[in-house]
Amino acid sequence: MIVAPPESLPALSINGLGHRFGAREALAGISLEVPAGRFVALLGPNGAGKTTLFSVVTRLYNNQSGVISVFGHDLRRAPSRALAELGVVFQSRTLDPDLTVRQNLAYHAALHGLAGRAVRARIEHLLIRAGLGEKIDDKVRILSGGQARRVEIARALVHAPRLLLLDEPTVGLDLAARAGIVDSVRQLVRDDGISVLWATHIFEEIAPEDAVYVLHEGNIVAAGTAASLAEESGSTLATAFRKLTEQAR
Ligand SMILES: Nc1ncnc2c1ncn2[C@@H]1O[C@H](COP(=O)(O)OP(=O)(O)OP(=O)(O)O)[C@@H](O)[C@H]1O
Repeated sequence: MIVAPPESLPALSINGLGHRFGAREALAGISLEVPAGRFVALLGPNGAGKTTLFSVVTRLYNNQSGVISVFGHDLRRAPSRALAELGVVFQSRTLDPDLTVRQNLAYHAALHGLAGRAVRARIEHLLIRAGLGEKIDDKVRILSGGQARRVEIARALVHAPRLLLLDEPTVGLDLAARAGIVDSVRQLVRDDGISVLWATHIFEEIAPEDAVYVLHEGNIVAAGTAASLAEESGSTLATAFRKLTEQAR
């Protein structure tokens, strides 16, 4: 058997993933891939199935059909290894507002079985890098929405995952905070080689060279770079998206 070297394995590979809520088919056997070290956008309107996909990949729900692997670790057969490679920022806020920023990250580290001086230093490093050096011992309750999001991204990186999933991370933020979050995640891809799956319905967050999967009503209705999808439609990504989702109705 030929074993692929780890760096050539995709960060995330999803094949034929289906999920139903009773009669409602939220994911209809979708396949997608996040290559290692790339920023990949999952573009879909409300109700497309983005959050369901994230819930399955993080094992909040078991996958009902299909195969998911994270850097070659099958999520069903080797869940601990797969999840150790995975950092997640959920759409809804999940920080404890009455703990400090540092305590929130230390709590997350403890859940991963991490404690001690090296982890404490990593937590400080991540927070300083996120521009939150002054806020480390503030309670989360007093942070702005943008700052809280940055804390959540730093927290998702505490256990040093190589794949980051973000579910509409800029929802509810103003333009400047939104741009700051997008830039900081792109910097993680560029400087640290982190692989990212970024779910959104905001076209401005997607760069022409990004790989994009368009999710609509539980199906991937198009895939390609943002530039190629725009070119095929003869216009912008927004127009391409409108055409694709109208066709699929
Ligand atoms: N727990 C649930 N029970 C029943 N149906 C659900 C449940 N969660 C999601 N759905 C349905 O599954 C479909 C996909 O929902 P999902 O939340 O994954 O979409 P989304 O793309 O994340 O949308 P949004 O941007 O609004 O969060 C929708 O039709 C939704 O109503």
